[in-house]
Amino acid sequence: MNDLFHLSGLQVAYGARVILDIADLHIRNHATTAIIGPNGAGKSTLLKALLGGHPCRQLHCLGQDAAQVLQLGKIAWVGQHETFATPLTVLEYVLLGRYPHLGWLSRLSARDITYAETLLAEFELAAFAGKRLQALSGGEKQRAALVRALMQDTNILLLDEPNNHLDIKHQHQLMQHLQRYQRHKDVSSVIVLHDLALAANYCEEVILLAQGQVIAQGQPHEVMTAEHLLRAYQWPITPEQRNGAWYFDTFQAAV
Ligand SMILES: Nc1ncnc2c1ncn2[C@@H]1O[C@H](COP(=O)(O)OP(=O)(O)OP(=O)(O)O)[C@@H](O)[C@H]1O
Repeated sequence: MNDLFHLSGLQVAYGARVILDIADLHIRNHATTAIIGPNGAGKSTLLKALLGGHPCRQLHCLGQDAAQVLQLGKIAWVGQHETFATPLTVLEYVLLGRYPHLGWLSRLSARDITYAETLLAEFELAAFAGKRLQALSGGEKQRAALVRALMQDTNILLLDEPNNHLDIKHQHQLMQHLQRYQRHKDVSSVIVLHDLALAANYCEEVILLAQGQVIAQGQPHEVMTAEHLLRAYQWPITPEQRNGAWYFDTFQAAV
């Protein structure tokens, strides 16, 4: 199965303003896909549409009706504006990720708790396990939300700007985790990103959106050209490859 998602006939409008118009979109399975584009391009709206939040003609996930796949708890996601107003401890909060797999009367197992502790350690949150979620910094909360999503133990992750509030080290660590999950556990992710270098260096596939349209889709070198980026961002951006890594020069002398 090559398509993680296949969506067609998506048009989202608020009043007379169409903010997303996509006739047909295939998102690859067994890959990490970045959705990039300027503010207001429709990135979060597209992610929400993949979660069934906007009507479209067809929405399939791994060849099945995506609503059913979502209902079975097989799609984990972290939104751009997660609510952290809960009295739960960090451990209790991340364990919420197990609930889609629990029956009415079943309880969390010792294995669930060990798994939570392992992931908290991986994301450098072990020392916070017993602390109230609200006592965490913005970046720590963001990492806790990611652990909660990973606790769902699915092969499909949708993340809206997961690097919000994360410092440089944690941004790279997160992308490396996702790369490892993809390679070793076959977890496919669709991630809204603003950082072009993270998208180019860690994602196999990129979707570039602007003004509600897909400007380009494919491998980073095919999509993130100076011409496409200028068209989307209305700002000169020069991609460069050095020592096997992508860099994006975005400086422009002030006039
Ligand atoms: N509920 C709403 N009512 C009216 N307009 C909306 C609503 N939700 C989103 N929009 C508009 O739709 C457009 C796309 O929004 P969206 O959040 O998908 O953009 P985005 O690409 O994720 O932007 P950003 O990078 O700023 O997060 C924006 O111009 C936004 O103002």
